[in-house]
Amino acid sequence: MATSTPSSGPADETYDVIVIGGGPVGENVADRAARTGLSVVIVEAELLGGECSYWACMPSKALLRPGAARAAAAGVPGVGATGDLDVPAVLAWRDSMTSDWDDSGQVQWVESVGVALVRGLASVVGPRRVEVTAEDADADLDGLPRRRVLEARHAVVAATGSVPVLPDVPGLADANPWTSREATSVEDVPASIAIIGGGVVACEMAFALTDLGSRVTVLSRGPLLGRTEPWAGDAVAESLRALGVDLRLGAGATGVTTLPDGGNRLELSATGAPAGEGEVPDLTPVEVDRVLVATGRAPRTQDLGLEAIGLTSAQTRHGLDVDDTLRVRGVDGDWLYAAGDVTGRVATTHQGKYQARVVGDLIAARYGDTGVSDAPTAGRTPPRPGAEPEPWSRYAATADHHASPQVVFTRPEVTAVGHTEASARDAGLDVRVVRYDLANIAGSSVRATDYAGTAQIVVDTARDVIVGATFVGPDAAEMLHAATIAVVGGVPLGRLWHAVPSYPTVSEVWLRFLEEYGL
Ligand SMILES: Cc1cc2nc3c(=O)[nH]c(=O)nc-3n(C[C@H](O)[C@H](O)[C@H](O)COP(=O)(O)OP(=O)(O)OC[C@H]3O[C@@H](n4cnc5c(N)ncnc54)[C@H](O)[C@@H]3O)c2cc1C
Ligand SMILES: NC(=O)c1ccc[n+]([C@@H]2O[C@H](COP(=O)([O-])OP(=O)(O)OC[C@H]3O[C@@H](n4cnc5c(N)ncnc54)[C@H](O)[C@@H]3O)[C@@H](O)[C@H]2O)c1
Repeated sequence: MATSTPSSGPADETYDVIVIGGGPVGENVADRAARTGLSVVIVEAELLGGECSYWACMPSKALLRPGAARAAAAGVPGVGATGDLDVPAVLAWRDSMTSDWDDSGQVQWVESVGVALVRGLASVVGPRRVEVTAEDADADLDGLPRRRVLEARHAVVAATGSVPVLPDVPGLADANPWTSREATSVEDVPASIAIIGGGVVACEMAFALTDLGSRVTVLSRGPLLGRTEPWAGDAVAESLRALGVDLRLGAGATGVTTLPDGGNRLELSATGAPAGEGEVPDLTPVEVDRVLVATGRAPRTQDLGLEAIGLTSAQTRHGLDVDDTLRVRGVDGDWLYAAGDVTGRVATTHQGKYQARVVGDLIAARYGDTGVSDAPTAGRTPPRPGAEPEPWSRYAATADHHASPQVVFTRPEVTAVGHTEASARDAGLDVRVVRYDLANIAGSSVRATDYAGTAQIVVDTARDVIVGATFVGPDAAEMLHAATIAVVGGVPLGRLWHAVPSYPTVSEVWLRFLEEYGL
């Protein structure tokens, strides 16, 4: 056991690679890095599988799917899907999606890929050195000390995710507000709830909680889904209002009072952002049983102790600043990497896992035995430490900048990849936008009598390639990947002409795009 200070002296255990955080991103880093025979350990403070498995992607999608399925069936004559959801059955399905918040299945998987697991909170105490503290007396420490120092021969990868941000509203903290954790793990559905925020979590949870029977008020300081095309957010706003959600656009909470019955009263003021065409924000105070805060997430850097290696909080507050090989900038030597939400680059599971493949493979190729026959890195040369990788190299997270897809599981689904029209113009591109009403496509008319949706491509006219696409409509989630391939591949429109969409599918919009463009 180590007897000297954590930053020097012998370590309790040594591995080739230490991964801090066992969310989807950390798990993928570890899996890839271990494929060339490196010894890899994951340090996890809570449940192996991270936020995504237990309090984010999986439970939220389980809560959203029944309402989406009911709405889809309602548009098909003869199905007759109406009425309330079976709430206990929905919650039971959600519970099964989270394995009842039990990570033993993930532990088995980690063991099966030859990765070690240490439970506890990790902080960096020096170059390649990590101290792990087990705060929970029940933590499975296998008889090991509650504080242990791990050393990495080659690399430490931070994959610690993100935490919700609470706005500084008087009385809000005392109101014991929900964050996405409590919302996605809801057991007793509140009769009424106010959601502060108009982003992805707020919109998805507004549908889920309405479906479960809550009376929902959404307080959004600006338009909904502000990072997507404005017309996409407008479609979601219209749909929420049609469901009976009290949507207050351009309204912010200025104070929260806890009422004698345990409920909350929220005072509102205008934020100055437009509430909608010709609308003034409704600033009538709101009284609800619960408040859900959905005002964004911040990279989880605060426990990492990065001051020990000379990084200031100003350098880490907005995330660990990484280059395209995911190496943390501002750190001496070539040993600290980061991936996923903690980088502040893109906060989605799939993009974090893409980063994990980049950094995991880089480490595997640099330090492992690339002669291992099934190593994904066999025969591939990684860039030298400090050197810039080629764009689109296996060892560069290039797509983060140009082609990051996202699906928002609202009704309608809002899906997008690459540039919006505004961001493309801001980037100095000459673009032409083609937008098409999906209701005019034969494939949509046979899907549902009430199919409504819009799709758009943003074309860089200098190269005749698509640099961004947005699909809004039922099941748009499954249409996005074709656009992602077109954007990443830089496929010229003339070549796309030969990619013939099947009849009668909603994907025939690809033909309409090209016809509208003039092909
Ligand atoms: C409500 C909600 C719904 C979402 N839905 C989707 C979706 O449908 N699709 C999608 O792509 N994305 C979705 N996201 C985003 C997605 O959850 C994140 O992008 C993803 O979880 C990031 O993965 P990660 O591994 O970087 O971090 P996390 O999943 O947060 O995992 C980080 C892990 O690190 C551990 N950890 C942190 N600090 C330490 C430390 N110092 N020592 C040891 N362990 C530590 C944590 O306990 C955690 O297990 C959603 C997010 C929310 C909030
Ligand atoms: N389906 C998915 O892919 C999915 C689902 C949920 C969450 N996520 C990810 O999780 C992350 C967090 O989601 P989120 O919705 O919390 O963040 P977000 O950044 O999407 O939205 C934050 C919202 O809060 C508002 N806001 C910020 N500060 C505020 C303040 N002080 N007062 C009032 N309003 C304020 C913003 O205007 C915005 O509407 C996102 O980056 C998203 O990518 C992804």
